[in-house]
Amino acid sequence: MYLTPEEERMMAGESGPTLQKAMEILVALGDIYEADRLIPIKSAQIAGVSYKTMGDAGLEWISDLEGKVQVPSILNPAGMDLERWQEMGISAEFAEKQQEIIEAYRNLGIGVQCTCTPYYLQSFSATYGDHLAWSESSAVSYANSVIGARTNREGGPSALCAALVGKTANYGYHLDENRIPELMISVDCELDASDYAVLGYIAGKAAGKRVPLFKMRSTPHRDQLKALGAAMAASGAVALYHVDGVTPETCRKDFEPPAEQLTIEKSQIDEVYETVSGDGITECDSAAVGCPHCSPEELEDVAAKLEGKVVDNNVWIFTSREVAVSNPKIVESIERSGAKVLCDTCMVVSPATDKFSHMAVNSGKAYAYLPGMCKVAATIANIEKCMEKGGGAHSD
Ligand SMILES: C[C@@](O)(CCOP(=O)(O)O)CC(=O)O
Ligand code: SF4
Repeated sequence: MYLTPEEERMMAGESGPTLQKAMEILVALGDIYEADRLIPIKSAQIAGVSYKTMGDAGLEWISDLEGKVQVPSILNPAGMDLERWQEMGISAEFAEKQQEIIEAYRNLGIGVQCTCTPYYLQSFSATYGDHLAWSESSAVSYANSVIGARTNREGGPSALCAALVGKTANYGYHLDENRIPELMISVDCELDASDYAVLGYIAGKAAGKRVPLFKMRSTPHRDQLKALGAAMAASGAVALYHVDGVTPETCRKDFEPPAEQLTIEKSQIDEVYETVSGDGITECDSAAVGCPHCSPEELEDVAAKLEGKVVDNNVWIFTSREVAVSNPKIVESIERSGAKVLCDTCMVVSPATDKFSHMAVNSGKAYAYLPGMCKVAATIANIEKCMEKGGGAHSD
C-alpha cells in the first residue's frame, strides 16, 4: 500500500508510539484487503465501550493510548446510563470501571455521546459520499445504505486508530465496485412498523454478507430503514443494502438487476412474530424499545402508545442523551407510565438486562442478539404489543 512521506514518518514512530501503533494497525488491514492507500475520513464512531464487552483488557488498551483524535469521533453505547445506572440495578464496581473507560476515551478527545445512532445528532452529520470509519453494525448499515456515505464495518480498535490518524484504508465499501447489488429481494406484501425489523431478520439470514437490493410495495421511512438494516447486520452480516427508488444510490445510479432473486412473503414474517428466540418457556417479564437508539419520532410514538397507561414490568426505552435532552416533554410523558427512558446504553450491551428471562422487543437485532449476548429469550412485536405483553401496560 502506498504511504505518503508523512504517513511513513508516523509509521517510523516520529509522531509517538500511539500514532505508530495506529498506523501499523491501519496498514496491516489495508494490506490484508489490498487497499491502494489511506483516505481521509469525516468522522469515526467507536464501538468497544461497554465494560461488559470490553473487560479489563480493553480498558487497559485504551488507557495506554495518548494523543487526540483528528476527526469528530463519538462512542457506541456503554454498559449503563451514565447518570441513572443505579436505577438500572448496575453495581458500583461495574459503574466505576465503566466510568474509567469513558474517561480514557474522553482523554483522547472523543465526544462522550454513547450512541449507535450518531446520525440523529445535530453536531455529527454525515452526507452522501463521505468516507467514514464507523463500527457499530447498524450505524454502518445506515451510513452506507440510507445516507449513501461509505464505511466498512470497523472493529472498535480500527475505528479508534482511524480516528487518531484521521484516515482509513481504501477498500471494501469505500470502493464503487463493492457497492453493487448482488441479490434481489422482492417483498410480496405491504409492511408497517416492526414488520421492517422482521423482514431484516429474515433477509439477513438469506443475504449473509452480500449486498441486497429490495423491491418493496410499501415505502419505508428512515426509522424503518434503520430497523431493517440493523436486523440484517445481526442475523446476517449485511453492511450495505439498497431499496429500489428509496435509498440514495438507487436514485443516482442505474444498477443492473442481480441475477439471484428471492421473494419474502407475509407468511414468513408472521412466523417470526410467532416464534420466541432463545429459551422462551416463561411469559415475557420486560420490554425494551430503542435498538438501534430511538429517534425523536420514535420516542413520540412510544409516548402516544403509553398515553393514559401504566406499566407493571420494567419497560426500557433507549435513546441517545442528546435526543432525550432535546425532547423533555416526550420523555416526561413516557415516564409518567412508569417506563424509563435510558440513555448511553442499550438492552444488549448492558449487564442490567441479564436479570430478565424473556423480553418483548420491536427490534430484529435485539431479537437476534438477546439470547446469545444476555441469555434472555426474546419475542418480537410492534410497540403496542411490546408494551402490553412485555410491559404489562394497562389503562391508568
Ligand atoms: C451489540 C453491538 O451492536 C454493539 C456492541 O459492541 P461493543 O460493545 O460496543 O463492542 C454489536 C454490533 O452489531 O456492532
Ligand atoms: S441498541 Fe442495538 S444497535 Fe444499538 S448498540 Fe445496542 S445492540 Fe447495537
